[in-house]
Amino acid sequence: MTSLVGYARRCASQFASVSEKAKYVPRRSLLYVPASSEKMLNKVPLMKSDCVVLELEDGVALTSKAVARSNAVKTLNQLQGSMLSCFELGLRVNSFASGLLEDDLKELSKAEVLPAAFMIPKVDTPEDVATIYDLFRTTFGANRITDSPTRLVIWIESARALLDMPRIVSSVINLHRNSGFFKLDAVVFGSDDFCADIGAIRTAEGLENIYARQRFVTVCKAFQLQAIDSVYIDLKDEEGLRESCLQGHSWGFTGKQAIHPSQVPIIQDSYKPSAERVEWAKSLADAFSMHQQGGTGAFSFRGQMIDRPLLLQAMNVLQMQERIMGGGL
Ligand SMILES: CC(C)(COP(=O)(O)OP(=O)(O)OC[C@H]1O[C@@H](n2cnc3c(N)ncnc32)[C@H](O)[C@@H]1OP(=O)(O)O)[C@@H](O)C(=O)NCCC(=O)NCCSC(=O)C[C@H](O)C(=O)O
Ligand SMILES: [Mg+2]
Repeated sequence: MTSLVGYARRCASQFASVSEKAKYVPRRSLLYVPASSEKMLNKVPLMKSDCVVLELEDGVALTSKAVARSNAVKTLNQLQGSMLSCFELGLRVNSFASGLLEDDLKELSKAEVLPAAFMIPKVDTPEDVATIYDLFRTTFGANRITDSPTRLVIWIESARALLDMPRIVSSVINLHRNSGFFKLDAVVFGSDDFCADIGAIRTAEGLENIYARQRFVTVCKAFQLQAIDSVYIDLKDEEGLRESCLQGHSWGFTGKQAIHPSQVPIIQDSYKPSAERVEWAKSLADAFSMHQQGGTGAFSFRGQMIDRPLLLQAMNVLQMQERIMGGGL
């Protein structure tokens, strides 16, 4: 099969930022696996969630943090580099404010390999970002955390963080650019902690979070980051989960958190680009290439004005499609 991304990349080769996206990691669903449960951890190799998260934070009781940390190290040593059914095996540590992060990192530094993504909840201020970086540097040593393929995913979970989100995200991006710290790829909206923080009552319709989710997704997209939507906690309500996914997808979210394996197929299916969307993206990339060769930057395509941002959207679709098809997910 001709590579869709290779094709689109050739069309767009004049843009460095387009080719930088080559290592796109789809994260339609992020499935939490509490690392305190060996039974659940044993299922990780066969899990078909785009991203599987070894969970040390709220999915693990305070009394089980030590066992969860040591299970996580074992799992990383056993599984990283082996054939997994997911695209990414990440690990969510405890927040800086919990006072547990330092112990998490000390234990994790014993692992021979780092997770494919470090995931950091409750990042509330740009100052948190600086402190978290210092903790990583002192615990792992600068060498292990500099210019590493490990990605970073952070959670926004409070009113303060939501309002300060552009500065928080900028701080993380600048740490990557200036110090070579892990590259920020995605941001997750921690809806449950957010509701607790603002005193909202969580409802099935989610009206209480509309403003927050729309601001959240806008900021993610302003920084060209993946935007991961809320958890859907009603495990039995498949229809409600599907509606919530379709709404999130249409608002610009790129994926959703999952707490149970049964949620994964519904989420992944809802966030898969449709055949029409793939056809649109491929044709647009084709037209873009033709117009670039003719010296035109903006042009009209199927009644819409097209310029570089639309090409980037098309690239997202093609990269997602290629990874999903290539990965058999
Ligand atoms: C919610 C659960 C506690 C339910 O678990 P359980 O009662 O065991 O469910 P089932 O009997 O239906 O399970 C069937 C089998 O599937 C396995 N299972 C279930 N969940 C998982 C999982 N997440 N990963 C791997 N395997 C799983 C069971 O072991 C059963 O196996 P078997 O007996 O062999 O058939 C549980 O699903 C769970 O703990 N989920 C994760 C909870 C969690 O991590 N929460 C924190 C993250 S959410 C969050 O923090 C959001 C954000 O930060 C915010 O603020 O909004
Ligand atoms: Mg949370």
